[in-house]
Amino acid sequence: MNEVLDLQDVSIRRGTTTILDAVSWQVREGERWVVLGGNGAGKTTLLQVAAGRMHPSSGRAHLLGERLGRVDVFELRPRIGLASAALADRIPAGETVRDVVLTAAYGMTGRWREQYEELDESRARDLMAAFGVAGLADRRFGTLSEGERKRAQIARSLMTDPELLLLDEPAAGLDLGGREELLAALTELARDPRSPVLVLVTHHVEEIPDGFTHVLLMRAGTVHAAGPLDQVLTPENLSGTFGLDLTVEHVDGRWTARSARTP
Ligand SMILES: Nc1ncnc2c1ncn2[C@@H]1O[C@H](COP(=O)(O)OP(=O)(O)OP(=O)(O)O)[C@@H](O)[C@H]1O
Repeated sequence: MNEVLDLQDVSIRRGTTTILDAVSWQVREGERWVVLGGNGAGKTTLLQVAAGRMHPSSGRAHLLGERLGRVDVFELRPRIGLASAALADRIPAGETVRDVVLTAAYGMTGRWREQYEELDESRARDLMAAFGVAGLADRRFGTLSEGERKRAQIARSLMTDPELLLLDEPAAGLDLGGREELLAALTELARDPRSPVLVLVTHHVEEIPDGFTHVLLMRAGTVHAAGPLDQVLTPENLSGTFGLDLTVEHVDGRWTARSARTP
């Protein structure tokens, strides 16, 4: 299977509002995508479709080769990891970090859990180590800092060994140190050929981890531009996306953008 995500003219309407307007987007194996756009551009809604949690009002969506609407989404969802603020809010504050990560496997392993228990625990340990939360395994989720919480949540979303990982604004609310730590972990994930296909939603080009390959620029529910980062993330395209005259720089693997009118 080559196409991991294939959306053709996908629209989402609620009442008289069109939230996504004829979005076409293809994501292939090995790719790492950033979805960029201003507030209300439709990024989270697009991720909900990509996660199999929202069905198009019109158009066609194939996820991992399966047509949304014709596949049992409960079989599809364990194959797609999702980390978002909305999901983090549903994690009980009293749960230990170890259990936050480990319990993600239970949905997948179900009644075979006993058989896989040691395997699950060793995978959870590896993921906690990879995301720098191994030392916090016995801490309650509710006592973690925002950055620690984000990293624990990403470890959890990888627990089912998904083929596609969707990250909705993982760096939102982090301080500079927290953001840099998260970016380092995501850079490692992006560079590892064993990693799932990655899609990361953000408002800021500064939050694009090195190793990401493609960008989808969204504006007002539509695709403004999409393709390889170095071809598509131009001052012209970014200015059109945000409706603001912007300059863009790419130095030592990091992107920055600022108003072209800054003296
Ligand atoms: N159920 C709904 N009914 C009506 N409008 C909705 C509904 N859900 C979302 N919207 C609107 O659709 C637009 C896109 O929302 P979405 O959350 O996808 O945007 P976003 O790009 O993720 O925004 P942000 O960056 O601010 O998080 C917003 O204007 C939002 O108010």
